[in-house]
Parts: sequence; C-alpha cells; structure tokens
Amino acid sequence: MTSRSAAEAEAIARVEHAADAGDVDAVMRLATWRLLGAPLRRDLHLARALLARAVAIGHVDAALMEVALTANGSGAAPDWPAALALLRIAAANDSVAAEHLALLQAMDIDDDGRPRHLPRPERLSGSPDVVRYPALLTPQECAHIAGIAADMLEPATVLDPVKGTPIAHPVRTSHGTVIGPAKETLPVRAVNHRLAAISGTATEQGEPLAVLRYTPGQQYRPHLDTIAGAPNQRVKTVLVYLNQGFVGGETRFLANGLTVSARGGDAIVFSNVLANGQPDRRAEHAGLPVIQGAKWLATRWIRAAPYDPWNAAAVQA
Ligand SMILES: O=C(O)CCC(=O)C(=O)O
Ligand SMILES: [Fe+2]
Repeated sequence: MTSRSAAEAEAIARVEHAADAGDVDAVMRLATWRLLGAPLRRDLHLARALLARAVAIGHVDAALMEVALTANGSGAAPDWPAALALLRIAAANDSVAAEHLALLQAMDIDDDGRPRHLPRPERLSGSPDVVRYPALLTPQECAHIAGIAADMLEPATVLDPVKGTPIAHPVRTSHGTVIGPAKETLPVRAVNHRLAAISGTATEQGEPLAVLRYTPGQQYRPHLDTIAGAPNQRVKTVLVYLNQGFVGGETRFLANGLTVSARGGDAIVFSNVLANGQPDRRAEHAGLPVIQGAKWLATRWIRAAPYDPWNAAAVQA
C-alpha cells in the first residue's frame, strides 16, 4: 500500500472531523469515498452506515443512494422491501423519489421487485438464436433510464496501449455510460430483474446496465460481445431499444443478415456462446450507423456466473 502524503492525510482528517461535528456534506463525502475505495479503503458496510447518517440529517441524494444499495445488496444482503420502505419515506419530501415510486406503482411486480408477467416472446432467428420481447418496457421506463444516463454520457474510448491515455474506440463510436450500483434506482433494479427473467439468468449475473446514445454517423461496428479469455464470460446479451423514430441504427446479425429495427420498449435477447462456453461466431452483430435523429439503447451483458460490480476493473459508482 502506498503511503499518503501528509497533506492528504490532513485533508481526510479534516473531513472526518467535520463529519463528526454533524456536517452533512462531510458525512456524504466520506460515504462516497468508502464506495469508491479512494482515498479511503472501500467499505460498503461502512458506506451504508454513513449514508444512513446523512439521510437522518436530511440529505436527499444520500436517501436515493441508500435505497439503491439496499435493493441491490451492496454492503448487506439485497432487501427489496426495506429499499421500498426507504423510498416511500424519501418520496414524502422529494419529487424525484416520488417519481420513482410512481414508476414502481405502474409495474406488475412481486414483493421482491420481480416481474409477475412477461410479454410473449417472438423468435426472430434460430441461428443465431435471437428472441424479441415486444414492449417489455413502457415509454416512461425507457425515459427514466435514458434520463439517468443523459447526465453521465461520455464518448467511447479505449486506452492507448502505448501511452495509456484514452483514444477513440475503434469499434463503437456512440456515447455511453453505465448505471452502476450506487445509481441503480428501484425502477432500474426492477427492469434489471425483468431482463434477467427474459434471459433465464439471475439478476446478479448482469453487468451494470449500459446505456448508449448514437447520433448521425455513429455506429457499433461488427463485433462479438464475448471477451477473449474472460474467466466469467458474457454468455448472453439483452438489448433494449429505448426509443424509435430515428433513421438507420438497426441491429444486424452478420451470420444470417437478420436486421432488427428499433421499436421503443422492445428487447431482444441472444446467446454469445456455444454449448461448451466458447464464443459463438454466429452471434456477431453490429449497430448500423444512425442517419438521422438519435438512437438510445440499453444493454445488459450477462455473465456465466455472478458478477460483482464493486470488484470490476473500473467501478462506476
Ligand atoms: O446498437 C446496437 O444495435 C447494438 C449494440 C451492441 O451490440 C451492444 O451493446 O453490445
Ligand atoms: Fe454487442
């Protein structure tokens, strides 16, 4: 472990002191540090305790974060009923929390936030195996997801292998972000349960929901979603079209030419691996260039086994 500079240690001590004195922003900062794992060691349990303190002093963002972590099991076992109870309390004074509650009230979900019913699937192709669930999400749910992502969108980059600095992504040119565990609202959590249900997987196998926005000229060139040599492979992908009405931007499977046009709220599911777990070339696909308007898409890449978003290489709190 690298030792900290005296100045950094002093800055941390100042924040800890302010937190002890009841400064809510200082408590919130400590909670964020404990979630990020920098500059203090990651401690999700402690982060939860700090958030609860911030909520008690009246911090609204802390309340929404506490709801998210309670539902998705960060720092303790997942507890949907407890998260819902916290959301109801927050909703009494906060319009954002109230909106989340209204979205949930319109959903047909059980006491754990899981879907009671799913739309009837349509098989679009057998090889590759692609299935569509029409209108899996409502327009309001799509707008909620796009709205969370809108503030966080960044151009797609990869690290320059020589210089280590970000450079343009060679395959994907859209803007994107992920809705990490601290930002996973209850409506997003419920949608993630739905995506698990249609793919026959456990919610814990999903990577944080990724959201992409393509503007004219942007595309996702032909690729496989599998990661070469990954021990915990991306076995399935769910794509959710969050809007429609743009020109171009179809999803194309190269093996058979299957071309899927976006309809807002529709989801497609496909498998990326063969029965032996190895990447399946037939799953190669592309997001064709958008010609006019903007295409919004949510992607859930689903692993073979549970995926811990807090121990991924790049955590996005
Ligand atoms: O934009 C599309 O239609 C394809 C997106 C995609 O391939 C992905 O998110 O993995
Ligand atoms: Fe893909």
